Amino acid sequence: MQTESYLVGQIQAVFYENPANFYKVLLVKILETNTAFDENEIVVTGTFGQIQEEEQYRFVGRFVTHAKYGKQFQSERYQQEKPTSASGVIAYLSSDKFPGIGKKTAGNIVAALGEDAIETIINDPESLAGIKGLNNQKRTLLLERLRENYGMEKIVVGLSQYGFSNQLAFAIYQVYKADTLDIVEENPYQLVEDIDGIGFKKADSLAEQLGIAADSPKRIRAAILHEVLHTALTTGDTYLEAKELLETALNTLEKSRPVEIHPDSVAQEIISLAEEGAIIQEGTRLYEKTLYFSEWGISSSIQRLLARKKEIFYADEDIEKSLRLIEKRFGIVYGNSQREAIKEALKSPLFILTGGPGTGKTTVINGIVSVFAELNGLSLDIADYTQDVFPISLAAPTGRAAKRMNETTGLPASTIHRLLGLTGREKDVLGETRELDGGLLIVDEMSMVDTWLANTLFKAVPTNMQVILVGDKDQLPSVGPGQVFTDLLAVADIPTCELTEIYRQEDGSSIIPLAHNIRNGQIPEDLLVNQADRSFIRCSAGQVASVVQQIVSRAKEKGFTAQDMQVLAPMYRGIAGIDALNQLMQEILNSNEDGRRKEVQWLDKTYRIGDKVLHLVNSPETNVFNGDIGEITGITLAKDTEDKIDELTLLFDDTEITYKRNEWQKITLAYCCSIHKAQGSEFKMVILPMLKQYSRMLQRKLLYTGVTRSKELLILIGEPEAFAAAIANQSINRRTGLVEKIVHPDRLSAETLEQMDQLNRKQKEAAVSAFDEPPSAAESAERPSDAKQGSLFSDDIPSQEPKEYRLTAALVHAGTIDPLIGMNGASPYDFA
Ligand SMILES: Nc1ncnc2c1ncn2[C@@H]1O[C@H](COP(=O)(O)OP(=O)(O)OP(=O)(O)O)[C@@H](O)[C@H]1O
Repeated sequence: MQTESYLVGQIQAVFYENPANFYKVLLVKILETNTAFDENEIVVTGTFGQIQEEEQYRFVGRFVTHAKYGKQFQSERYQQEKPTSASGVIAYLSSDKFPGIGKKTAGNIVAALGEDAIETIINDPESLAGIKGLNNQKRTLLLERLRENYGMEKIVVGLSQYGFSNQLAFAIYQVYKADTLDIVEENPYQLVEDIDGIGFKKADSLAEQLGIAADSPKRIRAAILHEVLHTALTTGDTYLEAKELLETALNTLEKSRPVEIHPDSVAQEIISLAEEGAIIQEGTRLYEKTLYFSEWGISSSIQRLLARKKEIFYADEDIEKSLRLIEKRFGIVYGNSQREAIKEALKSPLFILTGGPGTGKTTVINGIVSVFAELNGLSLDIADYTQDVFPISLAAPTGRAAKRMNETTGLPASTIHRLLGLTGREKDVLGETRELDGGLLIVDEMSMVDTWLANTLFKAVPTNMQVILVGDKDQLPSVGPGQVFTDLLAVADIPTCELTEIYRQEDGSSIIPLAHNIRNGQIPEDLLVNQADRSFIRCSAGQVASVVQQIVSRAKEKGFTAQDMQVLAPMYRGIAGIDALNQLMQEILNSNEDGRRKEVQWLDKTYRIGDKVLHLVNSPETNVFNGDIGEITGITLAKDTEDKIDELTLLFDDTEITYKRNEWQKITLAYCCSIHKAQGSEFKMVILPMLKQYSRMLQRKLLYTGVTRSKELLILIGEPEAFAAAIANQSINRRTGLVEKIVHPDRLSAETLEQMDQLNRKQKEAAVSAFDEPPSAAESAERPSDAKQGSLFSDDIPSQEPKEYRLTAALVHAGTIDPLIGMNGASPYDFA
């Protein structure tokens, strides 16, 4: 193992400090180092709390050479080397950080309390009593500042002793403030839930240092809670079978520390957590809490909306009349199913429209909007709504999809997050949002909406608003857990219409018929035959890179820009993986041949102005979303920025944002991206490799989604057998409990309702209004409640057996579980 470079030194001066992020530039006199550096002084940079001049610190990090300032030491971690000296404390307390305290009073403090004065004051504020020169006001101020500054430093130093980098330590401090060390030391696993960037493994290694035993219930519970959410996020299922949770938690525990854990202990903690309601049991299924309540929340909202089903919104003849008018105005004749869809949508409180590409979904949306406006005597000119809210809300899950909706309808459209006023950082996914305004809501690309967002969205819909959900049921499900669109389509009570007739075929497109073949599971005879807008280049895995290189170079010569063409690959690694293809395409489309262009390194990537980049997370506050594609428009090197951190300026559609180096994990190169990430986006030209080695990813929905991203040109490359395998492999649906909850709203127990109530009063009102009256406690006592229904491991054992026996039986079975169980369907994340 490489030894870490360190240096111990005395602070000569603080050259620069940025109070916003604790970045500092220090001049340090070197007293000791394990490096070959032989000068007396060095500039040390990094993220530090309160640094006292004259004091000694130990810095761990590495030497770097700055273009302008030469050799510097970049500190990863630091700690105060020596106990504070009397003169150091006096200098510190009399500094301008403590207004009103001069050298004399500071001297009095040290005289009374000694060199450990700071520690003593923080631990026992009463120790300041009677010290000359300190009135009450000064005492309070001194204490406050010390807690703020010295307290933070102590905490950050404390955390760095556990191996946290300063940056992470500050992130932790920002969340817990003065309670940081107490929380970390009491329950390090809490960090997994509260701090981005800390997973179970990291928290577990900290717990090990703190002496938390491998078989401690605290540790086991943390692993279970982690797995119940983590598995939902990776498989997309909203629940796990109890046996699977046992298996996967056991696996996580034993992978993190090589200590065998008795499955019995895990089973016992699963049962306790379920009894306490920290995870929710439904038969033998176990849910992460917010997913369970979100499913019930959606169910309640749907009941609430459907309660108006018998209401007559508009008379048939009025709709017909308006439809004829609109047909005349637009010079269009709606097909029969399109007509029916428009009529049914306007007559229903909730309606679902689905269909493949080119079947007229947008045409029907426009029809619905126009007839709705006609029937209600509304203007569709946004200029007429300077005072009032526009009465129709159009929304989509991503910025790109919302923009497309705006372009195709000519009406204002926004992301769902914007519509709901969400920042995307909400910790409480069941929390309140504002209620929507207006009479009609149309949501496009609904297949991309996950269980959490669907719950929040439906909850915000007032009962008198008609809702129309539009999507393509054959596309990939949402990135987050659930498959709300597919599930809602399976509920017989919700009026739906599937458009099947292809209207765009007339323009000679062969991509759309191909897409329809794929969704029907048919391998078209002309798959390998080149068409005007589609071609197939047969090649092996080893040839993919060179084929992509040729296609991209040729397309570039023909005037295609980087934004026009998109390579969609299913996997990240390997010679035909996303990372390798990105590098290759960057060299063709945005190279730095003469080495004169400004560029910055980030891990294994290089960024230059003009690079096509992909946004990897949702940032509703800047209206940029996971999957949005933009361009680098500016690079400002550290030496030219105020806080000495490199910056990238990025343009996503009309939004320009600047990210400092510590935020660059939010983006990546986008010349090639995964099909999952391309959901909701369309491109002029799509290059789509498929290889047998992608085996796990060869699925119909994935290929279908990839193919339908292409608007004008589609180039399939790879092995025909891989395409055939993908078409033949009908994707497995995710496991959710949503349909059952919608179909059997009566199963919502008083207990669940009570818990939902605690989480959200408003949600309860919605749930209650769905029924004539809430189930009484007596009723729910008769009915087995969700949390106590059946035995967790009831598959294995007769329920009348004593508990001990049941657990033992569960253990016997646990060892036989296929570890791949639960990994059904495509992973919503791009695991490769
Ligand atoms: N009844 C119709 N008569 C004539 N043309 C139609 C009709 N319906 C749709 N079209 C045309 O067919 C094409 C596809 O329709 P539209 O864009 O509405 O489909 P879509 O399902 O939204 O497609 P995609 O999902 O690919 O965007 C459009 O050019 C549209 O004008």
